Amino acid sequence: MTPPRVLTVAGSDSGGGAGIQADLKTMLALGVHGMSVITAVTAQNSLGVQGAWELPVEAVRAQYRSVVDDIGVQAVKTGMLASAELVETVAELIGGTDAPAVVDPVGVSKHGDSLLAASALDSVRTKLLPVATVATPNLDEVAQLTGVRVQSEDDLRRAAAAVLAYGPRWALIKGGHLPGEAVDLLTDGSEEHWLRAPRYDNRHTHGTGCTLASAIASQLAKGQSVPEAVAAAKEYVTGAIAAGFALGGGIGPVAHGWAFTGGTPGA
Ligand SMILES: Nc1ncnc2c1ncn2[C@@H]1O[C@H](COP(=O)(O)OP(=O)(O)O)[C@@H](O)[C@H]1O
Ligand SMILES: Cc1ncc(COP(=O)(O)OP(=O)(O)O)c(N)n1
Repeated sequence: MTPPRVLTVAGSDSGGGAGIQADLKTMLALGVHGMSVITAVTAQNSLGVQGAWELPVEAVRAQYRSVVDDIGVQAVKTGMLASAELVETVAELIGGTDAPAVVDPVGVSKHGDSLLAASALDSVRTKLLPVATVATPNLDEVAQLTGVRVQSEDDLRRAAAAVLAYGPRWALIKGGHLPGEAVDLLTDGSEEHWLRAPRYDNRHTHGTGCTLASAIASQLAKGQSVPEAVAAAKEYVTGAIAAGFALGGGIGPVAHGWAFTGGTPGA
């Protein structure tokens, strides 16, 4: 039987914790066939991003067409898009594809390295967010894109309304950077779903955002509704964070294979 097919359009993380590598591992763990369009290559490890190189627009377009025109996709996920030109190209490609799109508007890595040019922010707002089925900004990305600064759980509603104003069908505001419980808000402006999980006091959380967005795309490809897909994805990323492990001298990755190993670290 052919498994559901999911496409990630994102940057490569040489350290294997985030980006394309995290996306494909998540897809494998969740039982879908993962495929990739690489937008940029980063030299990256547990200490940060040492270098980044964008691919030419025609290389991104060609990868996308190769996959979609022959193999087909049941869901698309976007991550690091680097420049305004790439954001606009990817928005146009997604807009012409009949599949749900999970847009993770990646701006800055956990180490503070910029993964998106400041000049691309307006293209994210006006071109990419309008074609998203679900947009999954973290709190820094919400602030960058909308100016809303979330300081407490109460501000999440205001943040979601500001993101929805740019046109995605659903906004998932990730409260992962707030103290206390790991609480996220999913809303389409009428329904509200609060997703709560214990906060794991584990510094090895590299790749949380990529993993969550890819898990949502994987569940959507299996035919789940957006609230079902987000709930299942939250469970998956929480398990991966709980089992996150040390690697290199800095922040280690979440454990994508946790479900295969009974939640033990290092999977
Ligand atoms: N220490 C933690 N324990 C449990 N869940 C967490 C923790 N840190 C982040 N999360 C959850 O991980 C997911 C990704 O959020 P976040 O880390 O904010 O994304 P990003 O990688 O884009 O900054 C969210 O569901 C968030 O609530
Ligand atoms: C190539 C690449 N893409 C995206 C990210 C950001 O990943 P994220 O899941 O938000 O994890 P952190 O970097 O915040 O740990 C990245 N670092 N590299």
